[in-house]
Amino acid sequence: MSEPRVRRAEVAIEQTHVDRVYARLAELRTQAESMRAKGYELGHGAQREAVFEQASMLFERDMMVFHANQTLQTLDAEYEGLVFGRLDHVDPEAIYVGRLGIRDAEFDNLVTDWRAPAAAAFYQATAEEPMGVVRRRVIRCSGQTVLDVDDDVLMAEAVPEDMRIVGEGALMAALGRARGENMRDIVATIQKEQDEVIRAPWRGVTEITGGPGTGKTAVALHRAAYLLYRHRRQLGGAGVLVIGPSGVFTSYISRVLPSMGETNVELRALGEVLDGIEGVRQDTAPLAAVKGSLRMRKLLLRALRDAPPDAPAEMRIVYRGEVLRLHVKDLEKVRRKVHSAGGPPNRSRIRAAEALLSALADRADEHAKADGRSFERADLITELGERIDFHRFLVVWWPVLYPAQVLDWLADERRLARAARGVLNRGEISALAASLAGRSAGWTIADIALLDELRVLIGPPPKRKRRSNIELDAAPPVRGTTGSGPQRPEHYDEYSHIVVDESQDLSPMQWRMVGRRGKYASWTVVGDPLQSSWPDPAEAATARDQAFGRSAARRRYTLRTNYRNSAEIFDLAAKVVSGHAEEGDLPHAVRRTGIGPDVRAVDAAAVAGSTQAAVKELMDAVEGTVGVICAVDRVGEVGEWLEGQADERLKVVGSLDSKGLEYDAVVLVEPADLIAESTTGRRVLYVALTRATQQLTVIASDPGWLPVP
Ligand SMILES: Nc1ncnc2c1ncn2[C@@H]1O[C@H](COP(=O)(O)OP(=O)(O)OP(=O)(O)O)[C@@H](O)[C@H]1O
Repeated sequence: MSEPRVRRAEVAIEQTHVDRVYARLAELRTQAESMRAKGYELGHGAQREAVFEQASMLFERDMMVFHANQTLQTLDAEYEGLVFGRLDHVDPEAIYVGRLGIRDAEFDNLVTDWRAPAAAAFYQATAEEPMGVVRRRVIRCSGQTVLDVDDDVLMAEAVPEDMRIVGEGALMAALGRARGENMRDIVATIQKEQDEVIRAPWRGVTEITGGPGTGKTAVALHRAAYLLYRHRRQLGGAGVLVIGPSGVFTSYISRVLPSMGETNVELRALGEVLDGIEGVRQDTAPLAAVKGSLRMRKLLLRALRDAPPDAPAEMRIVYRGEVLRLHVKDLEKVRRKVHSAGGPPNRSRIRAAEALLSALADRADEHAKADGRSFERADLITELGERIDFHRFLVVWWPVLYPAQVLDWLADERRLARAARGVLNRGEISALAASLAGRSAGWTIADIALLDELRVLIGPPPKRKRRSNIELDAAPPVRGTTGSGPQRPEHYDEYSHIVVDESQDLSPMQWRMVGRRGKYASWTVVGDPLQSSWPDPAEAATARDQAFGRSAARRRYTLRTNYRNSAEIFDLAAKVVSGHAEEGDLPHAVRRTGIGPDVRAVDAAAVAGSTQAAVKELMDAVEGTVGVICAVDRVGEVGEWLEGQADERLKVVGSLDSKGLEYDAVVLVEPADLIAESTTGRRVLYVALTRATQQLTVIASDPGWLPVP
């Protein structure tokens, strides 16, 4: 038979199996629906029974409905290619591998879940170690239709006469395909080095490093799905949290887990980790470096020990006809004394009242001594402690604090300077005060870690006063989860597993915030030091180690193959960081397209026009997405240049927001700007240059970005 006829015949064979799978899926769905209906019936019956029976029947009903709903949720997920692989063994049994395990009515396997031990050989078998696999087949489907198959022969000597082998290169085909708005899962083509990381033990800290495009994010997400499948009892209830650098990023990866049937993982951007508030803006790099540094802890602690801006400067109260006064110095002394006990201010309100009463008693005692009278301290304390005017004073002198309010106070440069003495320099103080004063534009991503630190330093507000724990009158933003996961209490800190992506960029303050969410967690931490935009890696490493806790077992994996960029594009990116990278830091790009990056030197006045022209060319040249990447503070301007070319496939992003994303084609505008805005030199430019899968055009009026060879 000719190659196309063999292929068609093999596709038809697989179609027969895929049809059986979908028929069975429909049966299972009907069964689950009828179980749910029965559960509800049981509930109605229970309402007519005695109370005791009613309770147990209601419980049974809830369990039935819960299980039926869970099953339906799994069965209803929109699986793109439910069945994607087949393994033919020497024995000569064959198994099908898919996103979900499905058995027929006789309980025989129709599809084995990709995470089950029986499916491991699909990813781990090689020609050197075939694990009993003769042929590994990748099956590509669209909906319920088989489009193509692609085989690997692992034991050539064991191929039986009637076994037909088709095509080669499922991985290359997958990599060459156009990208959409969302990241896709890679279950059908996970590579051996990646599979080892996905299936690594769940306890302790698993670090995944590797250059751009090596699949770190993809691997981390597949690992989350794998861990939940294999260890649902230990990990499922307490929950799994995935943290990414930005909302654009979490939205980009949001489809990956549901496409594998995993709907209960919580996704949060760094600006969304704190409940009740959201940071979306980027600070300039120098300001982010200030806000993220551990120096801010000291500053914040001092800030909340300062008197509130509208606290009264003097206390005056009448006791048994005599005026008792506490002057500004006395009040400061009392405040210092209460803070020196070390409790969070919101938990020190009673101590503050006692200290004030004690100072008033001292004053009354002085007066009594001067007049030669006797004086009972206990009487004064009881009497004044119950007086409304005393409490009126207390609530303004020692008010309930909210994190946002304390940070707002620091927009006053003089107050900030008091808190920052010996901690920040004058330039840093002015820049920070100006940034906080401009917060009507919204909180920045770096502010969120400061608010979380303050939340802990201040302590929770008393229950009856609680509206939002963070900011008065703040409406909690809607969070990105991959499904209808359980509702967790505010500031939940007991996740069983936390995945941190782009971890090289977390500031020490952000590590503290993230660490608080995983007091008992195991971790998967993904990063590439060479893509870091954080200026003090040593400080961040210390904070990171504290977040993990000391006893945690560590394992580290390095991925070395770049699956995203064509080799031509990656060569250019590698040149840009050549002076910064160690030999072996740079991954190897596996795909050549024959299309080199297009670097255009233009006059400054021609940058806008050249960008428009490049965008038009690339929109015509590729099927999928086109990203225009520029310096953070030029996003608005570049967006305006492209208003006339608006299209769903076209996105304009700032350099920092491009982290973790990818496009079929990229137009990089003024690379020298990206170096100038960064505190880490060429690293952010390296990130931007490694976002394209197929074509890259660079528009530059300043040639300084390319190192001289
Ligand atoms: N085994 C694979 N099969 C198919 N595609 C893959 C495979 N591994 C990675 N990819 C693809 O390569 C691209 C890069 O993957 P990913 O974004 O996970 O890399 P990364 O290491 O996190 O990159 P960066 O550090 O640059 O953000 C994605 O399109 C991903 O789907």
